[in-house]
Amino acid sequence: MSSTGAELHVSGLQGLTKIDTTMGRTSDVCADDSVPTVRAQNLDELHSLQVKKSAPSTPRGSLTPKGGATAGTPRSDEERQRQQLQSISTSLASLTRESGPQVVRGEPGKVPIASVTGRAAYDPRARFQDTSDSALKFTHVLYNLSPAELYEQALKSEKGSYITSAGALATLSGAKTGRSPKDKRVVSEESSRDDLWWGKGSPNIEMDEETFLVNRERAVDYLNSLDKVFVNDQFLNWDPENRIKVRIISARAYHSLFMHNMCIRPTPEELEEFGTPDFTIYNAGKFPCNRYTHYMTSSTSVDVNLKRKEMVILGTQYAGEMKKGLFSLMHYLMPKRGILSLHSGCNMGKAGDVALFFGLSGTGKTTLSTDQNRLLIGDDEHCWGDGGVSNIEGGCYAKCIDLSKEREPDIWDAIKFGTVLENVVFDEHTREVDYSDKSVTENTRAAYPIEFIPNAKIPCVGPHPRNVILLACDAFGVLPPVSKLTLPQTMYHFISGYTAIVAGTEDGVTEPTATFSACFGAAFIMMHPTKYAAMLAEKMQKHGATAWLVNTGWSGGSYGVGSRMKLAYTRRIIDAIHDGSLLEAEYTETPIFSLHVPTAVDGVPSEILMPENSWKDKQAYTDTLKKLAGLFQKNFCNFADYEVGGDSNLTQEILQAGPVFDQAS
Ligand SMILES: Nc1ncnc2c1ncn2[C@@H]1O[C@H](COP(=O)(O)OP(=O)(O)OP(=O)(O)O)[C@@H](O)[C@H]1O
Ligand SMILES: O=C([O-])CC(=O)C(=O)O
Ligand SMILES: [Ca+2]
Ligand SMILES: [Mn+2]
Repeated sequence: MSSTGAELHVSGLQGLTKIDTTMGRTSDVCADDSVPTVRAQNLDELHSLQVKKSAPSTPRGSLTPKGGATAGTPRSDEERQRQQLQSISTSLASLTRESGPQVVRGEPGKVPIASVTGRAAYDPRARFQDTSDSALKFTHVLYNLSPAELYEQALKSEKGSYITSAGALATLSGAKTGRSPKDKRVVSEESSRDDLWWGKGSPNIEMDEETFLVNRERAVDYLNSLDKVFVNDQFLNWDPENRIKVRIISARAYHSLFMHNMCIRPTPEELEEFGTPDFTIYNAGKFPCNRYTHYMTSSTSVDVNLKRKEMVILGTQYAGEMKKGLFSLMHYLMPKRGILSLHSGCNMGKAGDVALFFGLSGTGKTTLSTDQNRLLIGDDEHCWGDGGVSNIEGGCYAKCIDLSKEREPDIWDAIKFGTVLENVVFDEHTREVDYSDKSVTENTRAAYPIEFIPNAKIPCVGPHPRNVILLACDAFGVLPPVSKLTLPQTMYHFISGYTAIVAGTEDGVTEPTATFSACFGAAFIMMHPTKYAAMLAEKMQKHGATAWLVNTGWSGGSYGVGSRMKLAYTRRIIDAIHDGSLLEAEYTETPIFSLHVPTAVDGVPSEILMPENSWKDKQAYTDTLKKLAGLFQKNFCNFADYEVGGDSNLTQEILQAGPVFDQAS
């Protein structure tokens, strides 16, 4: 270095006396510990040095696409990019104008990665020629960004975005902190109408095709008006034969990262060959629906159109709408292929024994399927087909309220860089989360990729289930902590889908409220519950699975008197189901519900196994038990007229498997 400097000196300023910079040191003693200077002339150049281009995922020409229009014709990089953007422009097209928007990949103000004009007429039915300003505007697309990029986007432009001390991205979902089932609409159209469950008890509230288009147009215009939109192209279902391609178009980095975590992430090669999605979500949740629009009963509307293969979200930013909207889609598509879709968690023992965990929200699917001794296949949505089970999702969505490292170590450790933490409260300085704080909502959640659980089973598939565990959080405290079910009882409880929650405690209400939700997830099913129940019975019988009813709720009395079942006890019960020991136990039968209760479970105090032994007030126990039985009967009336799978004997058997008691006594 110093000798070069000296030479420069000499050649630059001839005639002057050479200055001795060695200060008498000999050149073999190097005292210069400085590093070479930066290779940039200005800050812009310096910044451009910092970031380098991603390596192409596939060496060009080595691709051998299977099937599809492009088979055999290797495409250039530019051609691939152009087709991808054209596809996004088509997705974002207004149906009343001639063309999709001019799509630019990359942020506004930055050198675009690629762009395409939406001039190609894609829809011959377009009704109006467009000469509006919106047709002149570019739509900037941030396509399948990485978690780090999405963090930066969120921190830059979304209020309420913070990095917690564990590295998770804390976000706010806005005014809605849970789903809005009353605002869900399903388009009644000829391709699916006759397959769907409509009317009393059904989650499918009808909407006509024209109104759907009005909301779709509202969402598309809103999204195209933004500075930038996020687009995720991902998959559903780990069963490669039944994989569904989904595209999610959203306005927030929060939504893009949430879906990045919750859906299956394509490899770069798979993304290049993605092509046209099978289903598209338009999440314009920051923008309300127009209440003058037919069928709108609030500012929120979540609309599914099976014919168009689209979903539109207006007026709610709660990300769970997207997750569960796609689940509804699977509840339609999969049964049509003879595959049962399930609102269940799923894990597998080292010996390959698979267990399913059914249950309504908050009953323990995520908590109990995440088990350090077993492989996690998935925590919430699965398919059961001829080859076994497969997870629909690529991530988990865990409740965080009162989360502790001791009780739920794997979930605790999964909350790190990349995880979306919704609506949690944290210290303003240390950014440490207080999981007990319900200031924003009680429904605080963490969404993380499934590989954040160390013993995840990837790919998330497994053999046919050996155990089917129905979870109920019985706040009445009358159901036993565990009982073994007959097949008709399994169907009865599956169709009932019982849990009990405790309504808002702040106004002094301490009465539990029973909730019945068919198939342990009525909000998501598309067809009649008996359709799913018949498929479950058939599969359980064929593969010899045993069903169990596990009460993760109250013991020793109802809410207010008794207490919630210790998670440690529930875990012991679940262990005994998995290891087969409970199958060998001795059983006694309960009154009214006729449930078969083991007399002993390793690690669980025997007094709590029969609920009436744990209640001090025996009369109160009997009264409460009858009250709950009455609620079950009242609810089941809705299904009594249906024949399960066309087999009326099964229906009779199922009816008889419910609680039996004399109201008067
Ligand atoms: N005995 C118990 N068994 C299971 N969970 C318990 C028990 N006692 C307390 N809990 C708590 O109940 C909650 C169960 O929630 P979990 O996230 O597992 O629900 P989920 O069934 O997955 O619901 P969702 O479908 O909404 O995700 C957790 O917060 C867990 O810590
Ligand atoms: O959908 C949600 O918001 C949470 C969930 O898993 C459920 O309710 O079953
Ligand atoms: Ca869950
Ligand atoms: Mn769920």
